[in-house]
Amino acid sequence: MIEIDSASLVKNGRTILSDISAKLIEDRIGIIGHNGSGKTSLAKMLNGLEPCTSGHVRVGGADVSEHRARVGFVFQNPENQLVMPLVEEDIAFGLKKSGLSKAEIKTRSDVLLEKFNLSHLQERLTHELSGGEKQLIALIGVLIMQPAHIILDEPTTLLDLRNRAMLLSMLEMLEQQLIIVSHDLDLMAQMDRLLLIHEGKLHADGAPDQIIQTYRDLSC
Ligand SMILES: Nc1ncnc2c1ncn2[C@@H]1O[C@H](COP(=O)(O)OP(=O)(O)OP(=O)(O)O)[C@@H](O)[C@H]1O
Repeated sequence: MIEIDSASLVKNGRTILSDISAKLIEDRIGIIGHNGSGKTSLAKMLNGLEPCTSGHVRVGGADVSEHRARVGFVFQNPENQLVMPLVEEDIAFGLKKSGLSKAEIKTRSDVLLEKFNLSHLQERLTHELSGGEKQLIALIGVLIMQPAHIILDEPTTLLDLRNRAMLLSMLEMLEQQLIIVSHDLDLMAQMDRLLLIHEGKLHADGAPDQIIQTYRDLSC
């Protein structure tokens, strides 16, 4: 479980997030809110990419800084994540220092690519992939690390309808807890629980239909 306990984030003298508390137990949790409300900042706090200024984020009871590898993060812009020239090298990159042999890493990578029907991308140059393909490969690069929780920041923004459907079916197949930041309300409606962030505060928290209605009311 990820637990946020009275967490605040101040950057360059600005309060970005203020006194957020929540126990994230459900398998599928969405984070919604207006542009600039603090969703990405909260998502980054959940895996320690943005250490909170006050309060705590705990993963499995320990401070998130001790468990960063258990919380995978898929960035909004896959360019921030893809670092190696070849797709297969990129997928393997995160495991380089894991102590696993090259053969074991390749097997894990092959299994994942096959499972998600992406084997045709394996030998491609990373920079030549389309935006949507990059997003899918960035997710594979996180999955290969076998995190217990995966945070996805705006995973559907670059995707056409076909790749959106492919990503959603990939997500459905995952056993990990997923925490998804998105403006895609159709996707958010499928979550078990939504957090609505408004002006840096946890404005509402609960069942998707109720929270989406609260969000719509806030937007009028
Ligand atoms: N380094 C920084 N210094 C000061 N303010 C910052 C910094 N980084 C982000 N912010 C501000 O924090 C606020 C929240 O940003 P964040 O990216 O978390 O919002 P968001 O809800 O994810 O927005 P969007 O939906 O547009 O992606 C914004 O007003 C942003 O300008």
